[in-house]
Amino acid sequence: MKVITSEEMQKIDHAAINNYGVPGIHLMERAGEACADAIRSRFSTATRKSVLIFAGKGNNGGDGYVIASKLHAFGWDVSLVILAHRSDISGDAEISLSRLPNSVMLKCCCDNESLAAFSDLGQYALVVDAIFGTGLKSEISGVYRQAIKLINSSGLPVIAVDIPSGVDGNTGAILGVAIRADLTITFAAAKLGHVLYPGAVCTGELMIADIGIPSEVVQRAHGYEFVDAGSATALLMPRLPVSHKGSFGHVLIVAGSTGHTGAAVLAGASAVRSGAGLVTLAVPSSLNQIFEIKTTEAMTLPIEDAGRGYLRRESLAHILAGLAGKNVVALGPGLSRQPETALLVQALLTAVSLPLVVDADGLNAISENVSVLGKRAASVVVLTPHPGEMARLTGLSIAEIEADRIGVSTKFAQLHKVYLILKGARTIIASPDGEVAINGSGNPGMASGGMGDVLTGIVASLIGQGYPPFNACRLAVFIHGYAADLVAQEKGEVGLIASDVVAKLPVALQRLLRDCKSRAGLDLQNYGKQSPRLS
Ligand SMILES: NC(=O)C1=CN([C@@H]2O[C@H](COP(=O)(O)OP(=O)(O)OC[C@H]3O[C@@H](n4cnc5c(N)ncnc54)[C@H](O)[C@@H]3O)[C@@H](O)[C@H]2O)[C@H](O)CC1
Ligand SMILES: [K+]
Repeated sequence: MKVITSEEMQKIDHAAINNYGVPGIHLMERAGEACADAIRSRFSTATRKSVLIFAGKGNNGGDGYVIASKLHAFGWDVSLVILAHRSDISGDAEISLSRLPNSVMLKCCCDNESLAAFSDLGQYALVVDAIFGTGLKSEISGVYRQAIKLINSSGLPVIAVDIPSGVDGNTGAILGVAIRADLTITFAAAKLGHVLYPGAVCTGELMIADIGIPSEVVQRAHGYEFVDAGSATALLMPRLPVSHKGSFGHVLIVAGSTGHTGAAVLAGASAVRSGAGLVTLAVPSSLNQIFEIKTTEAMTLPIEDAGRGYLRRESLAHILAGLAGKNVVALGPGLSRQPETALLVQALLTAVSLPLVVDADGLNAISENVSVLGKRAASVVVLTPHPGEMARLTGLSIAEIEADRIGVSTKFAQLHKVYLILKGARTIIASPDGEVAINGSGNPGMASGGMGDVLTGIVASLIGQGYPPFNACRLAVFIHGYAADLVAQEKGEVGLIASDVVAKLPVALQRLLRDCKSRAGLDLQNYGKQSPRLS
């Protein structure tokens, strides 16, 4: 699914009106009609077909006036609160207001006192928020703020027109206060504010209505990919019946240290569970027995550590020798923050030419000398930082990163020619040549130890299986969150742990693959020619 900015939507609007001759009032009519139809179908059994519509002074309010007329025409009892003077209303909104039937109860409320008449909303079946849309420019105050608080405390179902009022359409930030909608009906395409947090929470269920804008105008618009089940399924490369374990890559995971063996084990297990043919853990030799006990499918390559329990710069040659027969390397889970380990990570970056996935302590080692990214041997490097690690990589504060997750990720990826996965709600995936995607899966239960190690294993596994890097990153992030969503459906979010996600990976993949086969009508005879694995 494509998501766009408010400015892009206004360009789409402008193009439809000026290049395709679609009158703006026609767009407003269709927008209002789509909302009224959705309300009628969802509240068809409501005993009281009475609605209270709050309208602002712009065209979002204009949509509200159309909704009022349409519902009134179907016998609904409509009350309309306009949070402006009638003289403030102009353009298409004024036209729609002038078409309002006289029997619609209408009150202009320009101050908090005048809103007092609406303290008890019990007589209404639902409230419609047509206060602000893509034109919101600053923090909300005054009567608008009071109205939003009144609506949010009403206990009634709330339908938001285009965007929940108070949500920034481009960032999902809340500008002072915002509507908490049960359903948001937007037009032509989803906006960033609908999918980025906390706007995604305010949005509730999202419906995208076609309001008669020519499809080529929407298709040509600049947008960001939102990775949902449909787009993730399209990335899948189903397996061929003639495959053998060598067909699905061999992942080397350089990881682990005293007290941090679990990170390495989780990365190995998730690599196995996401379809890698073979997985080897390159680990400190003094801990090897622990790994031999804790892993079954993943093999171990003990790296001489002189009893220290962590890997050092001296381990380089031994690890490089271990690259034979591998086709992807993951570096970092549980490696430790030892200075000697950081020197090893930097040496590996300049020596390993296989695709390299760097996470956790590997990232912290890079942060000590980010210029090492410019000296790396691998053409494909994937970094998977959480905001704290990204702060260390960039020198920005976490707040600066969180305020512009997409911008920070795309800039870093292009500057350092890496694939960047900035974890968080919502995880951003950026490629070295400017592509960017927003992940649609996952839940707050993932904020627990080991989840990052699981993702690292999946990314490396998919690259090892022959997925192009940007596909591997998007698909890995989606499957990681999707598996966690499946676990949360069964066990809730609180007790959700990394091992649960690893165990759920096969089911997550199977569900997507089943959709893929049904969607693609997979023709196995010809499929093999497409698979990069066999090229
Ligand atoms: N193709 C489409 O998407 C269509 C969208 N429509 C609707 O039009 C709005 C956008 O209309 P616009 O008038 O540009 O913006 P708003 O309605 O959001 O009004 C903003 C209004 O309020 C003022 N304002 C901005 N920030 C604040 C603030 N913090 N406090 C007070 N006032 C503020 C601003 O100056 C404007 O006057 C879109 O969302 C859709 O709902 C069309 O109807 C159909 C096609
Ligand atoms: K709104």
